[in-house]
Amino acid sequence: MAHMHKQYPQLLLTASEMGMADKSAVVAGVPVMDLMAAAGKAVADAVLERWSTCSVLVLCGPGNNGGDGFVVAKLLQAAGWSVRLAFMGSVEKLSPEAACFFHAWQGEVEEYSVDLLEQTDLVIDAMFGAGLTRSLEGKARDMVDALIEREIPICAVDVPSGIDGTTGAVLGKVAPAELTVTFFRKKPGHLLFPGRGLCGELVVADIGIPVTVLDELNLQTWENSPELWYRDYPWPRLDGHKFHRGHALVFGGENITGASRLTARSAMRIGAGLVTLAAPIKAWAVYATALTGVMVAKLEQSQEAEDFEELLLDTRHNAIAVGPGAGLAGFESIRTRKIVLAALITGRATVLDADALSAFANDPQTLFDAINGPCVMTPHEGEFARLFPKINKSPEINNNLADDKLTRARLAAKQSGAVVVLKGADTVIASPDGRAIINSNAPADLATGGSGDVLAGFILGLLAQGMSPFDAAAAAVWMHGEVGNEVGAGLIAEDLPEHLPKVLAVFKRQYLSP
Ligand SMILES: NC(=O)C1=CN([C@@H]2O[C@H](COP(=O)(O)OP(=O)(O)OC[C@H]3O[C@@H](n4cnc5c(N)ncnc54)[C@H](OP(=O)(O)O)[C@@H]3O)[C@@H](O)[C@H]2O)[C@H](O)CC1
Ligand SMILES: [K+]
Repeated sequence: MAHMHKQYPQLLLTASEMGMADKSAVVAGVPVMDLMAAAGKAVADAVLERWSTCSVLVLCGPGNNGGDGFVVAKLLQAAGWSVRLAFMGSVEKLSPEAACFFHAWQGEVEEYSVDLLEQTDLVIDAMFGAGLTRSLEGKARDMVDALIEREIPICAVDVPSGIDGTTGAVLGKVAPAELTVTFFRKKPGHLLFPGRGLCGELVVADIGIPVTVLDELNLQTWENSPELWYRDYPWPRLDGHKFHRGHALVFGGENITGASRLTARSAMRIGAGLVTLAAPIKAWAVYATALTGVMVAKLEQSQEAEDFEELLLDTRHNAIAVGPGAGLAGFESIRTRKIVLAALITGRATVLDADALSAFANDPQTLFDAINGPCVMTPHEGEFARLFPKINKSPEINNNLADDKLTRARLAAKQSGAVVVLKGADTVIASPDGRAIINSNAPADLATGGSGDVLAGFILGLLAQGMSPFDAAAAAVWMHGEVGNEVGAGLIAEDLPEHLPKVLAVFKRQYLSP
């Protein structure tokens, strides 16, 4: 993914990075006045495209977000709309640019009052944007509470007021917007919940910031897209054969056999050349009858870990998955730990999910110390909290004391040395080197049993075919979301691998056409 930093469109900027981009734009000769005028115009254009003439109330805050609002008010008025403007702040404290557009507004400037919401059909939320530093209070709080209660349509400038653009956290209740117009690039807060769920339709407007400013910023966060990794996607070669596509090895427990079967099948579906599922002799027949393309190896009773190590002596097993259905009860937990450590000591590509993570809840450092090769961990929030109990108290966590999923995932990747896939509706994929990708295509239908087992299998299959752990995790999470969309409502985990061929066909047409 060396070329990744050139993937401009998918880059995400934090509030401070956005501020640096603004400054670089000014140095590059684009005055803030032009940026603010362009920002306001982008909002007005987006509104004019979506709403017919109506009575609009523009709520302007004390900073440049408010400045954008002054521009919007003047443009909507010029388009023949009945526009009222309320301003909360002092003109003296406005930036020169905002003050200029304040004075350009010829209409009345009113005080914030919820009475203004009577006869209002649409509100432009230009109260707070990138400069939000604390929860809303006073008149802004009252106004937002009234907006929530009356469900008046809102177009938010940059972000709905109350959302931290860098983390997606909400500082107090936020009025959901129908439309949010942001500038230059999306921010993480547009893609991370709860922020993501409050933006409505998101429009990214080009306001004239030269894309070269991105080179000056050491940006490390992207929205997931095949653009980031399709060049390294392991398409089968015409002259190749199944051994070129790796040999994945999955450990299966004796009780919940479905989980590891889903993982194994998913690894097959995404293209692993061979897949072996190693199962305790007691459950061997269950696996053997259920699986056809997947080979099933027997692990002798009470020496499963040793037999698993035997299998690992065959270096053709180049990618290993442990966790789904591995077992945690009594002896199983000790066995699961042994098997995880046996996999890691080989230094080969490993996916650790579910029980493989929880088995180390009491001593995560033992697990982290054993990670010395390509490794992907796929915790959900519960497993994450067990493995990384102290992370939420790290100084790096965003000072809003609200959830900062992006930083948590990054810290966990750095601490463990593994690529961490922190799962959720807004899955974050973080690499130990600091890079992070936020996934944005997953439908709610994916929240179903077995979905994680399938994801582990997709990652495993791509690792078996030689993808790097960060690429494999990003590609697998994206594919997982796409098959979720393909199947839609009524989705069960078994559907996911079976619908992957359709998703791969579309992906291939789009990204592999010569
Ligand atoms: N990025 C771009 O290319 C452009 C962005 N524009 C717009 O500029 C805003 C960011 O403007 P900024 O002035 O930095 O910040 P805000 O307008 O969001 O906030 C204004 C000030 O409000 C104070 N503040 C913060 N939180 C609260 C709160 N909860 N209650 C009351 N007041 C609050 C804070 O000042 P303090 O001194 O009080 O801390 C903020 O400075 C961006 O979002 C875009 O919309 C440019 O216009 C165009 C280019
Ligand atoms: K806003």
